[in-house]
Amino acid sequence: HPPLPPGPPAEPIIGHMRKIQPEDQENQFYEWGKIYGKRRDDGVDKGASFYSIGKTFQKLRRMLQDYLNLKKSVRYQPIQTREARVLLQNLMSAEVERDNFIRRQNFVVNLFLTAIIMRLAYGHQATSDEDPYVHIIEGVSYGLSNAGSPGGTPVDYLPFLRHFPAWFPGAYYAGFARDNKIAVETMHQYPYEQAEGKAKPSFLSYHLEALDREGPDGPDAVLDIQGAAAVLFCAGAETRWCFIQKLKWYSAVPLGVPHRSLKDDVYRGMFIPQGSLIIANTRGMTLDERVYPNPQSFNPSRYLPKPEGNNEPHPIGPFGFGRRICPGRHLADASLWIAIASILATFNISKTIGEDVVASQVNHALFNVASALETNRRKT
Ligand code: HEM
Repeated sequence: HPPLPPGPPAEPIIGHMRKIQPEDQENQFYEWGKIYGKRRDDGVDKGASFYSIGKTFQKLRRMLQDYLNLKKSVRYQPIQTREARVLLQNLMSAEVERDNFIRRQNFVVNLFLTAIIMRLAYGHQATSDEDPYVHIIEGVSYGLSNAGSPGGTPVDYLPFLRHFPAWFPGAYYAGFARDNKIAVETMHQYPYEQAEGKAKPSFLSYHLEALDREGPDGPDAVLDIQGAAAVLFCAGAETRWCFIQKLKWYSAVPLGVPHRSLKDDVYRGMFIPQGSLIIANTRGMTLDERVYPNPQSFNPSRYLPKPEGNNEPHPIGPFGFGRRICPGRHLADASLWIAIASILATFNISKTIGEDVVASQVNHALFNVASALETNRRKT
C-alpha cells in the first residue's frame, strides 16, 4: 500500500500514545503540522471513504439539521435576545463582585449559551445557578474534559482494556468512563421524564408529539429522540467562549471532534489504515501564515472586506467538515453576534489599572468581531 501520512515515528503497539501530550494538543499538532504537513488543504477530501454509522446516524443528523438550519435559526433570535439581556444583567452584577470577577464572568457567559440551548432542546428556562439542568451539563462537562485526550490513552489503542477494572495498568480511563456514565444517562433520561405532559415547545417536545401522532418508526424511536436531544444540549452548551482574559479569540473546539476511519483508505497518495484516529488540525489551519499573515495577533478586522480590513477568509474549520459539520453553526454565530452587540451597546470596557492587558482596545476589537460575523452571515 502507499506510504502512511508523514509524522513523528510511532512506537510498537502503542503507536503515538506516548507522543501525544495530554494537554494543549492543538498547539502540538500545529507545530507538527509545520514540520510534517506537506501542503495546505481546504478541507477533508469529499471523496474520502469515511463511512458514517448508517441509518441511525442519518436519522439523527436529519433531525438536528432540520431543527438548526439557517432559516429556523433566525426564528430563535427572540430567545437569544432575551438571554443576552439576562447576560447583561449578570455581567453587571458580576462586576460588583470584584473578588471573583473573572470566574463569575466566565460562568455567566457559559450560562448564556447553556440557557439558549436548554430552551431549544428541552423548552426549559433556567432561573438559578442551582437549576438541575445546569448540574446535568456540569456533570457531563466534567466527564468530557477529564476522560483523557483523543489518541492519548491506552484504551484508544487497546480497546479490550475497557473490560478491565480501573486499577489494572492502562485501564484507568475506562474506569473513569464507567464511573461517569451516570451523567450521560441522566442527560438522556431526566429531561424526557420532565417533558411528559408539560413540555414547552422544544426539539424534544416536537419529536415526542410526532411520535404520539405517527407512531414509532423503529424499536429505538424513543431512545433516538432522547439521544438526539442530548447531543444537541451537550454540543450547544459545551462550546463555550471566554472573552476577556486572553483577548484573543480562539475556537472553542480547537481540534474538532476526532473520527475513526472504518476501512482502509487512500488519501492523496497516503495510506490511511482502517481504525485510524483522524483529528483535524483546526488550530493549525487557523494559524496558517500563508492565509492569515501574522496569525497570532488579535486583529478581527482582518476578516473585513478591503479597504477596512484584509479580506482574509472567515475560518470554516472550527465547525468541522463534510457530512458531520456542526449543524449548530448558524445558531452559534448568531448567539455570538447578539451577545457582542448587546455588550457593546450597554457597557464601556476600559483598561484595568495595573494589569498588563490591552483592554482599552477591547471595545474596538469586539466591534470588529461583530462586524466580521455580520459580513460572514450576509455571505451565507
Ligand atoms: C462556536 C461554537 C461551536 C463550535 C466551534 C462547534 C463546533 C463543532 C464541531 C467541530 C463539531 C464536530 C464536527 C465533526 O464531527 O467533524 C460539532 C458537532 C456538533 N455541533 Fe457544534 N459547534 C458550536 C456550537 C454548536 C451549537 C450552538 C450547537 C447546537 C445548537 C451545536 C450542535 C452540534 C451538534 C448536534 C453536533 C454533532 C453533529 C454530528 O455528530 O453529526 N454546535 N460542533
